[in-house]
Amino acid sequence: MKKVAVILFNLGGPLTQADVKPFLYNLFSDKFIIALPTPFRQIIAKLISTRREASAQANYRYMGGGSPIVKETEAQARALEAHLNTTPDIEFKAFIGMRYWHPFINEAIAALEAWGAEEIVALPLYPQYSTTTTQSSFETFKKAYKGTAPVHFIEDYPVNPWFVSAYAVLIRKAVAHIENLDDYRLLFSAHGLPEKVILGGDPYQRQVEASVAAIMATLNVPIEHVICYQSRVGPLKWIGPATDETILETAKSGKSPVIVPIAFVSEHIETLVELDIEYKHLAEEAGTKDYIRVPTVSVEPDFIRGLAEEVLTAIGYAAHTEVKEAIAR
Ligand SMILES: C=CC1=C(C)c2cc3[nH]c(cc4nc(cc5[nH]c(cc1n2)c(C)c5CCC(=O)O)C(CCC(=O)O)=C4C)c(C)c3C=C
Ligand SMILES: [Fe+2]
Ligand SMILES: [Fe+2]
Repeated sequence: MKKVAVILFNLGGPLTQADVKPFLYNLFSDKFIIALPTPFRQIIAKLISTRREASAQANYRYMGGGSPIVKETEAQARALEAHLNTTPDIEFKAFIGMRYWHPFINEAIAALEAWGAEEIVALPLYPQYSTTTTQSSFETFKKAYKGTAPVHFIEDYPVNPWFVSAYAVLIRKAVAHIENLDDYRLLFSAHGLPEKVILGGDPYQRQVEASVAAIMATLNVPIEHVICYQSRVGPLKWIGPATDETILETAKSGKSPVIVPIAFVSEHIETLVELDIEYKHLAEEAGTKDYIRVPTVSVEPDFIRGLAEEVLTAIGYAAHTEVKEAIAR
């Protein structure tokens, strides 16, 4: 049996309160996040991580002190492995390579080498490609991997039909009890980026828009929708509209927001704290009648199947017939 390793790339997060500052330092010293030459970047990273430490620690305390991102990604890894291992003649194993905290990308490489991987699939848990996420992870991997196994890079999958249908399923479930959909608005919220990153050619925003268009086309529910961007950090101008402002505007117009996190595929600080606590509080202050947050696709069977199809396609193994039918439809 051929052994194929799948590395799931994600951002990572602090596991304990003591990890918060070094995690933030790693994030802000990434040249794909802060486009400044060394050593200025390290100086800035030191400053920002020191300044943000206490408030970020307080946010991570809402989730028991650290980020659930590793546990969530672990569940996705096991679900994907189980799905892939129904394929004859190939043994799959999924490894986790985080960009800014443990288990780091080099730890994933050591583990897959110890396992004896003969082929590697690089699978970012970012459906939409960005230089700040996917490219940063891939370059880190390329620098660290010294082995000879062929590597297949999955760049993005913003309109993968199973990813799209996973969201359609979750949205339909979240709005099923609503009597009058005219009183609600879908807010697709993606992590924002500095505008200059997009102007520099980053396809992220375009791909977020493609994901939303595909989900709306599949959803078949008569509800108004808008795209917005959350989690702005720092002094630069970021792409908009901002999620918090869009929530306020929605509440003030007498409608209630149904928030769909569209660029995150698992639960972590940006969904559990920013969306579920901070923005919910804002909406309530603005007098919202209701506030609904659709869960991330996490281990939704359709999503895991979508990831599996991406992996099988990347290694040249014929995709399941179902996916071909879905594409043809
Ligand atoms: C689509 C995914 C993401 C993009 C694009 C992205 C860009 C980006 N992020 C920051 C700054 C921070 N991000 C932080 C946490 C965080 N970011 C993502 C995803 C994307 N980031 C995830 C999944 C997480 C959560 C990790 C967790 O611990 O649960 C943080 C730390 C938390 C906080 O203080 O808000 C920062 C800071 C920038 C500057 C940026 C693009 C330039
Ligand atoms: Fe981020
Ligand atoms: Fe953020």
